[in-house]
Amino acid sequence: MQLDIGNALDSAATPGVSTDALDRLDDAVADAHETIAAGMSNARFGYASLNLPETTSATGIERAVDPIDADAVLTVGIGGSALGAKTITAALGEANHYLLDNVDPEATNRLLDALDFDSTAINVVSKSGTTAETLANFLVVRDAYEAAGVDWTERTVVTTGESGPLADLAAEEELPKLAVPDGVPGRFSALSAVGLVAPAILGYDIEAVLDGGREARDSLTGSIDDCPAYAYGALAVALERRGVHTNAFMPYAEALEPFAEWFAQLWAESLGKDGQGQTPARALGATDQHSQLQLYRAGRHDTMVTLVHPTARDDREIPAVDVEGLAYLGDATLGDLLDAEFEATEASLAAADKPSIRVELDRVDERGIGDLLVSFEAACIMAGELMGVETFTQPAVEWGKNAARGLLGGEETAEAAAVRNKHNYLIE
Ligand SMILES: O=P(O)(O)OC[C@H]1O[C@](O)(CO)[C@@H](O)[C@@H]1O
Repeated sequence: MQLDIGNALDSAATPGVSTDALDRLDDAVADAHETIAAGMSNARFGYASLNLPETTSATGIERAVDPIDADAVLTVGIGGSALGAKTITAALGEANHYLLDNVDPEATNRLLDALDFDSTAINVVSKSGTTAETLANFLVVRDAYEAAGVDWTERTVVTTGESGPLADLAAEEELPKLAVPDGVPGRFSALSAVGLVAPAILGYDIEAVLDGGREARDSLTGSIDDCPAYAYGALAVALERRGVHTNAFMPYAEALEPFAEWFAQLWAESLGKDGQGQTPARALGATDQHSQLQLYRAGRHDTMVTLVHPTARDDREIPAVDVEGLAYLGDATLGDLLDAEFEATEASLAAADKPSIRVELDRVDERGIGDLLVSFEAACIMAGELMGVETFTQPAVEWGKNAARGLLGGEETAEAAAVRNKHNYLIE
């Protein structure tokens, strides 16, 4: 990936980052890079994620899924156990990868009614093996396959930790089981079996995804001048310190829409700590120029926009039309129009004195998505180092889990009691 930070500097935006501040930032990045590099070489928790392009075996994953003959995949997982896989298959234009990453009964009924179980593999993913939503959904799916007389054991692969209910079930049913690598938090695990089983079942070149990841990893140097990943992380932190608390993440490719969702989890769950952290807002170019851009141009000066732009893509002619005011379209392609919209939106933000960062990649393909995923993981790790937060855990999510377990009749929890004693002020 390439970066253009021109519109995030104080010569172009308010707030913006001065070149002096960039120099000071570069010293901090050099120090942080040493910590990250040491963490990678010692495979320390979290930092080990950046080793995945090396440590993940594509052939091992392909061998494990080889017995499964399917032309669609249903991934049962949530958060980091779903978004990485979805990001990769969507980037490759796959339409037959479905997610069960919520517990909405109506949506689940609609999805299960629409699926052809015979040709749909079940990809169950949970690092902890205890996530209520994933286990509940898996029990529902298993039951639906059995009710339809379809053997789910021949179509299921499990990716989970060494122990836990899911690991036990996989052993009991002798299901193909892959491990969530040690030392890798869920949201940083896309380039492991967690994110690669689904594309492998669907026949994509997962080695090429790892190649893209290697490229990104090999680009990590101790200076923002030649390391786009670190430059992105450092700039985002510098802007947050200047009051930029929202990061609108806007890819100009439909195939990258799930990537914006993946980024939202990465950025929020990693950096939302100690009263710090930017709020990631998901947007899509050019669509959300017609819904959110008004705010990003004319709202408070507390938002940066990350514009992700593939420079090469398949295209489609816009038919010529002899109508006044429309002829200009007939001489272009949809890709030309999208590029013009992209350039215009970037310039419109600068004209409104609003910071943006341009992220460019050649093409949205196996290598491209591998590069993007590892680059933004490295950007996030760098941001966490500069912010001084614990990047790799997510303690704040446990309160809600304890409350839900208590409310559902699991062990009584203080959190569940707090829910029952909540303050009511009804307005009807
Ligand atoms: O893979 P698991 O353990 O099921 O967790 C799913 C997701 O839930 C979280 O733990 C948050 O609740 C995320 O960090 C994680 O990606």
